[in-house]
Amino acid sequence: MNGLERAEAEGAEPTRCGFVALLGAPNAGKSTLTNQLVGTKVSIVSHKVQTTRAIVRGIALEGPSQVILVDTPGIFSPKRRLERAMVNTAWTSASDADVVALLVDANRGIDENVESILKPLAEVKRPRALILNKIDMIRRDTLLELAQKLTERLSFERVFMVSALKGDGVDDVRTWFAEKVPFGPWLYPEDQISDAPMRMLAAEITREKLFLRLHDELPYRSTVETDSWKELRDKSVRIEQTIFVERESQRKIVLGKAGATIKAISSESRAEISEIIEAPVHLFLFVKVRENWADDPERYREMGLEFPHGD
Ligand SMILES: Nc1nc2c(ncn2[C@@H]2O[C@H](COP(=O)(O)OP(=O)(O)OP(=O)(O)O)[C@@H](O)[C@H]2O)c(=O)[nH]1
Repeated sequence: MNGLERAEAEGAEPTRCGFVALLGAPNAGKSTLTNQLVGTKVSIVSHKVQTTRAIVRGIALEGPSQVILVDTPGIFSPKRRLERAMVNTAWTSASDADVVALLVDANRGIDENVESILKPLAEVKRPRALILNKIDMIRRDTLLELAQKLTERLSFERVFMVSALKGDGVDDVRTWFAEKVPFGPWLYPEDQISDAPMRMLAAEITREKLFLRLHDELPYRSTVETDSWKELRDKSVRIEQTIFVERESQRKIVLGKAGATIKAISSESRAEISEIIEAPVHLFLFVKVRENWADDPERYREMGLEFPHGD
């Protein structure tokens, strides 16, 4: 009996869980909307993280559903290698998500950023919603005109008109997301939800430091996981992370001579995490060999940054 059948047999409502990718130009209101969707239950990634990585921004709960809001980096004309990787990641996370929502600042309308999203978005074969935000700032006829223009360009399963700032229309968006995510167990236990986004972000930061240093020597599929995140009494945070590599030889590379490489990665990562969470951080890094982890699709899906082949 699987989880779904068991829940039905017990008369309980089966749980749902899935990813929603929020796409939108910088300033469209992704943070504001996420905060509203997530409500007071969950603390949210600091807004100081401007170059948002492919990362869980927040987790919204609605009835039996856990809706994991995945952020996408707001970079539209990538120049550097890392930026290209991030844009690539944005579209990969959109294609991996169960639902994709395009958030448009209705007051700005269709600018070049929106233009640059529309075309690749057509290729993402996922249920799509259009969310027109900041409706408190514009006239109704202008809004309807914009909705019509956008839906002529691309079809959407639903069109929402919201004011993320005031919270108007946000409940409908949450309800729709909750209905669209597939049946399945919750990925985050309720007691971990509040720091899940920070755990993921911290893992991404270490992963970035790892790659900046070792991209020539490491397969891009190495992953980092945050094993524990504890706030100590003095307000500092103790974080334990594991770097997973595929082979013993790679483990040695990550460690470096007398541990010099991992020490450098750790201190860079610690400094950045500490800056973001505005608290002292004690970071403990472990390196483990995990064979065939790349065959584990669950893990693969949970992780963020993915560097394109041959880049
Ligand atoms: N009037 C109005 N302002 C809004 C609304 N939603 C967001 N804003 C404002 O728009 C600005 C940008 O909102 P954010 O939520 O930070 O936008 P974002 O898309 O997360 O921005 P980046 O993370 O920098 O890409 C902020 O000043 C918000 O207060 C809305 O519904 N109405």
